[in-house]
Amino acid sequence: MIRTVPVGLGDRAYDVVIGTGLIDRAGEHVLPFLSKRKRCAVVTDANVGEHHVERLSVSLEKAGASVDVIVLPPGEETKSFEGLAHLSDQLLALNLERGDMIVAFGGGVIGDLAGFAAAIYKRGVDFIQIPTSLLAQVDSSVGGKTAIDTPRGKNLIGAFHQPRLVLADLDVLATLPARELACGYAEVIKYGLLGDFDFFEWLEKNVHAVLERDTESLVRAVGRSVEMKAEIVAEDEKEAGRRALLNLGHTFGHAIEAEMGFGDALKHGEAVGVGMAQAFRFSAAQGLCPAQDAVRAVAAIKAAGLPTTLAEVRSQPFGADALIAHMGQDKKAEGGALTFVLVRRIGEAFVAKAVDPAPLRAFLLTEGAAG
Ligand SMILES: NC(=O)c1ccc[n+]([C@@H]2O[C@H](COP(=O)([O-])OP(=O)(O)OC[C@H]3O[C@@H](n4cnc5c(N)ncnc54)[C@H](O)[C@@H]3O)[C@@H](O)[C@H]2O)c1
Ligand SMILES: O=C(O)C(=O)C[C@@H](O)[C@H](O)[C@H](O)COP(=O)(O)O
Ligand SMILES: [Zn+2]
Repeated sequence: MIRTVPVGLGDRAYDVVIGTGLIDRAGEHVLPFLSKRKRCAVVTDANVGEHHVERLSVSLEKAGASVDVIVLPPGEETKSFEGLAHLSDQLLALNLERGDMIVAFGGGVIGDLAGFAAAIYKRGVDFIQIPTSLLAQVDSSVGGKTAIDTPRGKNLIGAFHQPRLVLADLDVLATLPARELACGYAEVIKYGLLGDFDFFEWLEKNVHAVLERDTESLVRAVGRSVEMKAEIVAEDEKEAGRRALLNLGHTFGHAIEAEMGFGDALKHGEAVGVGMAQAFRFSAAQGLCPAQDAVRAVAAIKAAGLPTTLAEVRSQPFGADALIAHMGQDKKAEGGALTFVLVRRIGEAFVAKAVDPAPLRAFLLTEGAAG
């Protein structure tokens, strides 16, 4: 089974190929994008490397490519200035040239970091995304946002750099830990919550099938997510308007991640779970969305085992002002004012500019944050 979703970006257009058995046939798919000397550097992490990199290398080599593998430590800490310096040095040590290819083979951390390295290495080389986590298959491998974190916030240093191709092999999800699968589900349900009520209702009924990795359910969940992202990115590549909808739950979520210090205690998908629940509750508290929609949305996020409250993330309360200070670093902020993605109902998100910090602070106190 193979499904191809095109990302219509003119001279930077590319395909997202979704299916099974793709790693073993990666060589065929990647070959047309390699230059004459067919050289690629595969960037992965130790977990993905252990399970899958051998098969990928064999497939690329069978197609005539010469392959070097760079294995990085797993975890969000790798998506940092230190991680970027280390990866850049490894690429230089390989003498990778401008015409060579970087292959990002891993979850969102590897995709964001290797993609950013590709954007700046020798002023820019091509890269291909082979996402191996559910989160990376439905979200981070598509759309060209690449970045690293800094202690001051999430994804604050980065670039838009589109991949030449995305290959999402559903088979590799077999080795993904259950916690990581739930993190990916947070970004899947995000698409239903922000713009497709029917998809949301299907997810409500099929959450367990997706989390049990039923192939047909994964095909639908990944396919619809990628289709929605591709359509939005093609219309608004650099987030001048509608693309901000993909940030539902992220202004809240990124602030929590920054307060937690980007470790293993709270994963991005979990932060997005809490953030989307807060976006719904805040919208309801402001009279923008029916209260029963907020209850239903939160229940659907919880059904995947994701956290939906600050108290589930940390027993010591977060400071309301500290969270709001992090929100000030959000890339959607304009003229010093906060921008949020809020909701009118399930399936209809909108961009709210110049959000007043006073009701936001009051809301965070009702959420258990400290004053
Ligand atoms: N660029 C974007 O548009 C975008 C979108 C969403 C998220 N992100 C970023 O993505 C990151 C989160 O991505 P993630 O959730 O994939 O995290 P991750 O890359 O840390 O992967 C999660 C964990 O699963 C392991 N793993 C991945 N695939 C595996 C497999 N097939 N088998 C076994 N283990 C596997 C990894 O080693 C890691 O330990 C965050 O930094 C987030 O900011 C970016
Ligand atoms: O692709 C987008 O646009 C998104 O916002 C997708 C998000 O899920 C993702 O976490 C993204 O990295 C957040 O971007 P940022 O601009 O808020 O850092
Ligand atoms: Zn995200």
